Amino acid sequence: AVYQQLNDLKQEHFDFVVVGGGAAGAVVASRLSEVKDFQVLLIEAGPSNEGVLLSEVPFFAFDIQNTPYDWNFTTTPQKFADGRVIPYARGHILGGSSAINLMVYTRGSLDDFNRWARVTGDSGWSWDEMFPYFLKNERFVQPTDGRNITGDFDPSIHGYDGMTQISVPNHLQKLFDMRCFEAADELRGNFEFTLDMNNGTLLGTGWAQGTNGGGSRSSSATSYLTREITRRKNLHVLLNTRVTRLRRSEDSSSNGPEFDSVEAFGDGNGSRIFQASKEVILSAGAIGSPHILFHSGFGEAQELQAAGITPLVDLPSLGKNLTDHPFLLVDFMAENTEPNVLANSTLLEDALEEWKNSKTGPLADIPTNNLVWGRLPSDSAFDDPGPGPNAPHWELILALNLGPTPEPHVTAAISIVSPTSRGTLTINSSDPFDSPVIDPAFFTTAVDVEAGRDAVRNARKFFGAKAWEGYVVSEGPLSKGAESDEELDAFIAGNFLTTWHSSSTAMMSPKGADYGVVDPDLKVKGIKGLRIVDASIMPYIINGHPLAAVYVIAERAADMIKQDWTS
Ligand SMILES: Cc1cc2nc3c(=O)[nH]c(=O)nc-3n(C[C@H](O)[C@H](O)[C@H](O)COP(=O)(O)OP(=O)(O)OC[C@H]3O[C@@H](n4cnc5c(N)ncnc54)[C@H](O)[C@@H]3O)c2cc1C
Repeated sequence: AVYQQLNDLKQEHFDFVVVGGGAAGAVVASRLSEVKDFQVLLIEAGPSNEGVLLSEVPFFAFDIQNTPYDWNFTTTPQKFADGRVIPYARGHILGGSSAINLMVYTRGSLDDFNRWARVTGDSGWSWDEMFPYFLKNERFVQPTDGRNITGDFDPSIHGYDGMTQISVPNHLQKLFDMRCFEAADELRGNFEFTLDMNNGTLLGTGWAQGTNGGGSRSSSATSYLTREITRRKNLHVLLNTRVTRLRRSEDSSSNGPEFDSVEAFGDGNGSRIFQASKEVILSAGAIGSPHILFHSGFGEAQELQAAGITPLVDLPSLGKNLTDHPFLLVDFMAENTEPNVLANSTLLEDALEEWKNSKTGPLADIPTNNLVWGRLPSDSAFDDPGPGPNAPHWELILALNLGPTPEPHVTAAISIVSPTSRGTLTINSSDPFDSPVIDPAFFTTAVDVEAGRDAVRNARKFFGAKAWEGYVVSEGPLSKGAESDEELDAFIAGNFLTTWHSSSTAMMSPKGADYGVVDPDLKVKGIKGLRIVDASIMPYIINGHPLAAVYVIAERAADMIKQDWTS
């Protein structure tokens, strides 16, 4: 059942308590409740996703930020940006960030997963062993415009019976999309056409695939927590309830979890304690999970004491390895005939009407149809910052009329996907309702800055191709004229944002290692009955959009947990 408020739920004891109903938590709770004997509680801080138009309509993806469905965090002043503070969205809704994100579906490269296997000593994290989980997660569907998509993707590598709906664009921007592929054919090299960027080699130019199906967003809530699933008698989904701390078991001799209780606060209606007899699973995300652990006494003793918290579990790596992809918009003014729906209220009304009637038209689409993935030149002075030759260093998310600028324009939204900068997540108060301190430390290594420059130069090369003659007119005013390294650095520093891909704050390391937060089976080191299952456990960030990786982490975790408790 789904409970809207803390006191609607009467039961207090469960086999599993899953904290955070985001991308990973929804998967874990859904899969564990397939075992009828397991009593599963899923606690989510945010409200239901049902009927939230800003989440359902793919093209409104940017508009849901800065609403109550977003935690509305900000970063610390960023050094490379001369102290600028960056808004840092995270989903605060059932489905978590999968219900507010931009829906670009990329699995990452085979090198990403093989590096995970290498650095954790667990071959189960390798590309080959994780591949079946991609298929288990995925339900590839046809786009709603009914066109023939032969040649737009590789049907042999997709899943058709899974949970999350994936599709290629639902609505073509004919003049724009065509030129993207003409430019790719003309330029080759980094821009070479790729039939399917989800085949393990994430390089070149191709059609974007999105976590949307039938013209609507497919989040972990719409796919793993359908009404049919939440009707299960053994699955309890508690909304609008924030977990503040884990509590140590009062019975240390018991066979149950060492931290067997969670303290939860409802929206304005008090607090309750819920208990797990088998495991507590933290899935509150790369920001939320460490935040709860700090307030429960996990972390580096001195840091905890400085915040007024009594240290209980020495875990110096917690929050230390925060990794994210910096983001930068490079605009080019264009003469095009395709309408800017978001900038014109009449067009927007018509488009919304069309979407409501048939789930077709521009609003059925995610904000990009085409992506380019490239690498630093092979003679670059820097060592490869990524996991191997199949992984990109930067991405150009190609978009038409992105954002509300009324003048026709095209955008290369750059994401630096192989960052070597490492930030921190910490706390500076003992009040769990205070926001954590988020410092992604963007662009604090020379190679990340070089990747930024290289991406801007490649964005210019792309939109400078002959294919854009008569369409792209000039570079936008913010980046125009920035040619030297120093000028480019000033443009980047003044304008970069986040791609919202925070990860690695509770990284996996080999069993027995004296660093890291969880073992390869995702159990918190040295603690019985506590796992972390979300983006925080990635030892390295995926060199692509991370949601698909989070889904397969959660699918594998659910299998591992089931196996531990049913065999
Ligand atoms: C704006 C935005 C755009 C993005 N675009 C893309 C994209 O296009 N493609 C892609 O692949 N990835 C994208 N991502 C990243 C992707 O969505 C995340 O990597 C993924 O959702 C992380 O999954 P998670 O389970 O770790 O955390 P989340 O999905 O964030 O889930 C965490 C959940 O825990 C809940 N929670 C947190 N703290 C508590 C607490 N104390 N008590 C109870 N509940 C709590 C949160 O409310 C949330 O529901 C984007 C993210 C954002 C925010």
